[in-house]
Amino acid sequence: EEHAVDDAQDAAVEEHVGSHQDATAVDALDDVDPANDADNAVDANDVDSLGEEDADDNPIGAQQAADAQDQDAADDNPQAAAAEDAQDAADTSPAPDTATTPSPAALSTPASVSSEPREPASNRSVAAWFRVGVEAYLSEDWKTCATALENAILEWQYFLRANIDCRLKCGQEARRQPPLFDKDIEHLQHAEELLRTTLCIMKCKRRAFHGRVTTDTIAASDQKAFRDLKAYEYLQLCYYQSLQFQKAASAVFTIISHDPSNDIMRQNLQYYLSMPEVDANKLENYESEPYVPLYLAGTDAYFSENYESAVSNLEESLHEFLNAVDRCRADCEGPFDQGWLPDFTPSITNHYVYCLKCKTKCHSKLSQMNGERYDDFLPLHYNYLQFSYFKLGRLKDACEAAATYLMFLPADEMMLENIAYYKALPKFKTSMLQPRTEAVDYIHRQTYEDALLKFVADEFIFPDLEEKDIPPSNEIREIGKKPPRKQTDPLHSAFSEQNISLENISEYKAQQNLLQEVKGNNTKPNIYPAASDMTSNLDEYLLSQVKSQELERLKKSSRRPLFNFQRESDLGGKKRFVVDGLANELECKQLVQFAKVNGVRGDGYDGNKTPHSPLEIFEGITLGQAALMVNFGLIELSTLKLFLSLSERGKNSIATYFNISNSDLHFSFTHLVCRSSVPGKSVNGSALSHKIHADNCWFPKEGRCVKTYPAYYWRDYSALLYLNDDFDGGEFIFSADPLGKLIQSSIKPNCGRLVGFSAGHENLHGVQGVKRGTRCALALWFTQDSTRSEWGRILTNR
Ligand SMILES: O=C(O)CCC(=O)C(=O)O
Ligand SMILES: [Fe+3]
Repeated sequence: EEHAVDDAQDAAVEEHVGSHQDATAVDALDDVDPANDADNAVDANDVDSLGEEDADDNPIGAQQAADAQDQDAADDNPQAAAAEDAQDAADTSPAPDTATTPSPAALSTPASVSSEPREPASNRSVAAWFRVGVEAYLSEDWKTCATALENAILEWQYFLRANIDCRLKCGQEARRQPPLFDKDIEHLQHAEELLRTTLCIMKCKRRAFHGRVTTDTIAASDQKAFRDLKAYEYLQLCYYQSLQFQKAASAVFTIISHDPSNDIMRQNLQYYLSMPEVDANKLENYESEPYVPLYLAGTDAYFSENYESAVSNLEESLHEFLNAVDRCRADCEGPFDQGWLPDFTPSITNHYVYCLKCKTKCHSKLSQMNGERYDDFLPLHYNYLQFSYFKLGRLKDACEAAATYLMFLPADEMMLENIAYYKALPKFKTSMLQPRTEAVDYIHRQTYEDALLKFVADEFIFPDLEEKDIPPSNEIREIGKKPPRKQTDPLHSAFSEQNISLENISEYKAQQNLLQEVKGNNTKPNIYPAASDMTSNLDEYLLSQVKSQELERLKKSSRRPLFNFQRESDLGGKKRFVVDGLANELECKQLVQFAKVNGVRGDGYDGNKTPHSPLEIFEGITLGQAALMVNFGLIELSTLKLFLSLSERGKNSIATYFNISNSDLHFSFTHLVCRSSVPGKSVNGSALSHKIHADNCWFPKEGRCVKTYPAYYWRDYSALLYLNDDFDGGEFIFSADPLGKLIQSSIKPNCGRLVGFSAGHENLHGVQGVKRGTRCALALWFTQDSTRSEWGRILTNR
């Protein structure tokens, strides 16, 4: 959420998110003193001052200042009532036994927990409840675990509901308002509708989240954990351990309903069902959609030939299904950090496409009941309805339902026969064969949206530049002569300059198959869990817990680690280390393939194709680009997860070695890079692939390394996670002097080997020329300044 606002372009982007940020500022105040009503004045002041500062830049933010004082406007907001109902519901949730709840200070995530004031037990944010629950789980306090996780889920559901309600209600409300001017010139009426909707959403959310610890923004990674029903996974075990077997079974049933392919949970369910205490008929899906019981009641009635009841239940189920689709779609209208600074129109388009992709998944996501999928769930309603209506003698309704069904499945023989039958009836009129409007609108929207996404997939193709387009090789810049390279984050270039190569995708897919073979003889031990386990903050938190426990065990058992470890004394200098085993062969191969296929020439270096050595080709890909590729369906999500996972392992190593809390260390830039020797160009023995340099300072003509622009002076730590060794040369070297005369140590890259060091002048380093083959590494830079957090990383959260 926090971005560095360090130039005019950034400021322009802030304009788009200004409203969002103001809301956060207000909620942050609520956070501190949620019970105190007098803080309204403070809110207004705070927003005012923001409004003043940014009056020109942030018109929406300034507008909100007025809202803050206009409590009346918020009071007649119907959403508020709903919000308060929900609050009541949350308040009646079982309160944890405060005597057994671990005190916040006991938790090891100081940033998020220890700063929390001591509130009544029920007043915690989603993430705080979750952490209390997980902490209790790890310390085997099962009762606290269960109640804390129940509360986390209730808070989460409130968050979802409030956001969706606000978006839906405000969209409808804005469409009802008469426009300020009655001619629609240059789509200004659309702009007006957006303005009105935004204003309404801001008021609505302010109201809905007033006085709650959970704010209207939850970290995307935490959101993902809840959307993936992580809380139920723990909850299930805590129910089991506290002997609440029926609830444990229901929690597992909830997970399976959401993800029927979860075999572990299936096994668990089987186990629970074998217990005498568990009744299969009382299994509950805690995340069930309202249409499910209606549909079941409707079809039950249908099969027992109770057509009145079938009609009323199925019409209601239909209504609730369409409603659920609308809510699912509204849920897609969340924030999206572009991670780059596109122009106005590409910026809107990018967010729009992101949102649209999410929305189009709603139909099939909801076409299921408790995990049982139906391709034709929505049309099936019309099928049952047409027959029920016919049986009730309502021919017109029967014909409409039949015609509607045919819109979804135009070649369905049985329905065509039915229609022929209806047509032959004396009461039949051709006008009766009118498909129902809700379905017509639904299908038309679906058709248009699918066409748009197909257009995106077909047309947004930016082939790689040809070899001949690579400009003649540059001089190697010498330290001391010129400032170091000017590296702009490539994500700051526009969409169309991304160079995302779709042409390579089929090749990539073929290589993926090849990788399946590698899987078979993957024997190298991996000291970290699999990629998919490490993608969210909550996971990370949990992992750190588990890891520290494992470390304790290791220490006790006095077993020596199997992997290579080199410290300062081995490497001839301060604040540096080398460790092996951070990735296994398969992971390395996968990432190397990905880099080779999708890497962009000279990427990260202003389009300079051979930024370091004229004798080599340099290709790179940033995390943000990888995220965009997933977003546009160009690469598998698993590849991005692997990318993320390896980078997290690098971060954990740096945090552990330098004894920094993981939450105080932030990614600043992540770059997957390969350097290849150019066939035919001979490399003399001493040419460097990357000149000796420090990562956060540069050498002026004479004197010491200075930590200012154009160096990335905010970088505090660096890590390189190597991915292969099938090349010659390419050693990483630490040097005592900027010319590379006094080499202190040399590290040969190898899959899973990480070199970590502080980013300052104490760690001058470089890379020796690559003489044969391609050398790939995941380069990671970290900062302790949270405002310098990596933009692209935020793209990876969905
Ligand atoms: O690839 C390497 O081993 C080092 C690269 C490096 O030092 C850098 O990109 O700053
Ligand atoms: Fe470096």
